[in-house]
Amino acid sequence: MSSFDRPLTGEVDGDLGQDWAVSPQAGDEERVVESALRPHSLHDFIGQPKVARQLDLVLEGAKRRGRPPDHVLLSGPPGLGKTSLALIIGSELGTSVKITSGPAIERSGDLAAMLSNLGHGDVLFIDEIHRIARPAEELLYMAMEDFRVDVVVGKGPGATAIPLEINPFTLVGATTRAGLLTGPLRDRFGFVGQMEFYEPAELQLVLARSASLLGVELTDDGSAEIAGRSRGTPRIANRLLRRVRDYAEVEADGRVTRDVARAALALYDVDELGLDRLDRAVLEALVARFGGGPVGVSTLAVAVGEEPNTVEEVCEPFLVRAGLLARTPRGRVATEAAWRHLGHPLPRGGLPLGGGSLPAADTSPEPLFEA
Ligand SMILES: Nc1ncnc2c1ncn2[C@@H]1O[C@H](COP(=O)(O)OP(=O)(O)OP(=O)(O)O)[C@@H](O)[C@H]1O
Ligand SMILES: [Mg+2]
Repeated sequence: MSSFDRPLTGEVDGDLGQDWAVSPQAGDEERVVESALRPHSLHDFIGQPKVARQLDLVLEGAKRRGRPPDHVLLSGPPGLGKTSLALIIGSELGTSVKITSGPAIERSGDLAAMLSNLGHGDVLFIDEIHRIARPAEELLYMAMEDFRVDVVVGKGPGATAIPLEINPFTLVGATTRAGLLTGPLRDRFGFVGQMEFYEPAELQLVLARSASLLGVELTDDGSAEIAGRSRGTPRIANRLLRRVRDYAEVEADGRVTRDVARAALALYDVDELGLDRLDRAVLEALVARFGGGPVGVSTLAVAVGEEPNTVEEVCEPFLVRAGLLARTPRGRVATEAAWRHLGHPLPRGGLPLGGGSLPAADTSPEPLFEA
């Protein structure tokens, strides 16, 4: 499998599609590169004006009172800056950040140990907090509310719970699936920041900053070209920048101009809207083979030689968000924008039902974050 192919399996949880150019998830190597590009202060953090402003107030207020701020939940799709913001919270407060993740906390004892090791005012960052095991979650309730944990000593009927005081701390939770959090957990966060997709102009600022950190010469039209194809996601923008830089160094004079970006992204199969080969194959099948739909997702998946859940979870969220595809009760339907984007003349009898109206027809189970 070439490094730009998508995974061929139906396994779409966890390390999903991290090799593919427009995947919102990061691969292992990419995490290392990313840490070099992370903003370190709220001032450096681009976009998300609402969340950033609110968070600034929360942190400033806490600093003035000399107390740790409320617990913070950051929610939103992958690659929008949740981890970056969590680390920024620590650096703005001048405290240390202990990092873990929901799936890494296997036993509640592990979490109890971690909590009792926190220093006064430390930040505990739990990534993917929706995946935390139930017993650990229950332990967290008391820790968040009363800065206490119950340590169970002994086993069976003779076991006793000894309450242990812990230092006041701030929990920062990040989740891509806020809908999966239980009510009691969500309620214990004093501040919830909902991350939104970025505007192209904001992505251009992200790109300019990354280019200067990487020592890449990037022109305005070059960054506009990359920003427009980055699906509103800084992680994708940074990744495309790195790929275009390689191309610029090998095939041109190293400068990332509009023409260089266009040629490079054509080579990597990322089109003007940020669709890749599979996204386009899905739309093309829908339009050319099924007359624009409605067609069931499994039929569509067979037509492009993919697993239904890859089509459903990898391609569709962005196609829906980009207004190219609608999920209707009768099946998937291509919108007018999809016909136009693929360069197909619109069908004479008009579009199938659902092709013109978007959000109302969407039946996806997860909340879709609008661009
Ligand atoms: N507002 C921003 N300004 C500058 N760079 C950003 C911003 N947001 C994200 N980035 C860049 O995008 C990359 C991904 O961000 P980050 O890891 O914080 O996303 P995330 O929301 O935690 O993703 P995931 O859900 O996969 O954990 C980082 O390397 C960072 O450099
Ligand atoms: Mg993260």
